Amino acid sequence: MQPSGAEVHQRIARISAHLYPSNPKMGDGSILERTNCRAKGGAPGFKVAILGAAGGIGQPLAMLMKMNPLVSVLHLYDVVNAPGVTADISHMDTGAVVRGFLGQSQLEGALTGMDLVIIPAGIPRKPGMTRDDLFKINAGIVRTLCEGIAKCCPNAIVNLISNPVNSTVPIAAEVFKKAGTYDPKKLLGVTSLDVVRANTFVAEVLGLDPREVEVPVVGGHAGVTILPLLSQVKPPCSFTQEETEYLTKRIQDGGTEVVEAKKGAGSATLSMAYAAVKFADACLKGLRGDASVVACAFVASQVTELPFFASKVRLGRTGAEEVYQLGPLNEYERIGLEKAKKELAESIQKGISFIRN
Ligand SMILES: NC(=O)c1ccc[n+]([C@@H]2O[C@H](COP(=O)([O-])OP(=O)(O)OC[C@H]3O[C@@H](n4cnc5c(N)ncnc54)[C@H](O)[C@@H]3O)[C@@H](O)[C@H]2O)c1
Ligand SMILES: O=C(O)C[C@H](O)C(=O)O
Repeated sequence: MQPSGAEVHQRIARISAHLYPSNPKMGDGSILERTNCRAKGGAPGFKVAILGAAGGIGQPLAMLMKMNPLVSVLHLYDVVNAPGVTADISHMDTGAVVRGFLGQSQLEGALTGMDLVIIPAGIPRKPGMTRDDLFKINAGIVRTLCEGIAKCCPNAIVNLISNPVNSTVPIAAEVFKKAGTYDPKKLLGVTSLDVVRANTFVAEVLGLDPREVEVPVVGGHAGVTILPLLSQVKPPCSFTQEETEYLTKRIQDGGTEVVEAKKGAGSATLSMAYAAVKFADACLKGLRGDASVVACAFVASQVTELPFFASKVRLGRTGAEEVYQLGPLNEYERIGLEKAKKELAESIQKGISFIRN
């Protein structure tokens, strides 16, 4: 039997109220809403939330995720300007339905039902600062957001971008442990910008197209903890000592290069959004069940004696299903690894202590 006009109207109002939970004007079944509902109806795909979506990374990240055909629903959460960014992005004629969420009271709505949560919330560096200088403010932000994840979408994959990643990932792990929801395979610190930079800078030296180059970058995401394995570059190649030193330093200082060029206006945002989308797309392909999806990430690890370490991981239906060993390192890389581990150990402990003490 065909539904009556009144039933159809009620149904539309119900769906609209769900699509626009933060907009009290929506949900009345108006013509505008009916058009929106029809145009945006139910593409298959994953539900993704971006926390910090109105920021320098968040906005281009939201735009690129709205273009990703694997995404059916995109939730944009921030403590400022989320409705504006949502309205803007929602006009893009791609499949994902976009919903905006503003402020702590709407965090639950933003997170409920999500498959993947990407977190670029927090303050960025200014010239002269280290990533660790961001700890004081960003540690608390990450704690609050992860408490929300533990409560509302404990099975979601989490891509953590907020710095200092070497400490914020251990913070997130401790929050999830406390809540009894910790699954180490699902918590991934995003280090893909280091790989993107390494591919670009190595390609420049080799005179190749960066799309043909693959550089594993391991360790962590700050200064000497960023360890490019130039002996394992694909396609196979060799570097002089001078090239090795130049490339290692440029990759380790890539973030600082952007911070200084921006002269106080923040850190990498556009290249980060690109790198975050590359990584999120790999996570979604893993969730979909694609075979052999491999990327570098900062994860719970037994590759070294440290509890967290960045290396290549295989992404599958349950997250980082396999964490790969580092493979053979040359003497230069072995020395770099020792330096990286020393700094990493302190940053990891600082994150753990923030929650435990
Ligand atoms: N992992 C990496 O490779 C990498 C690369 C670049 C930047 N970062 C880090 O990403 C973070 C964001 O950088 P950005 O340039 O986008 O900064 P930004 O200041 O432009 O944006 C941050 C956004 O987070 C929001 N925010 C603050 N507190 C929040 C909260 N409690 N809940 C939700 N949102 C909140 C702000 O309102 C803002 O919109 C920084 O910590 C930066 O260091 C990491
Ligand atoms: O350098 C920063 O502070 C931001 C980010 O970690 C980067 O590597 O660009």
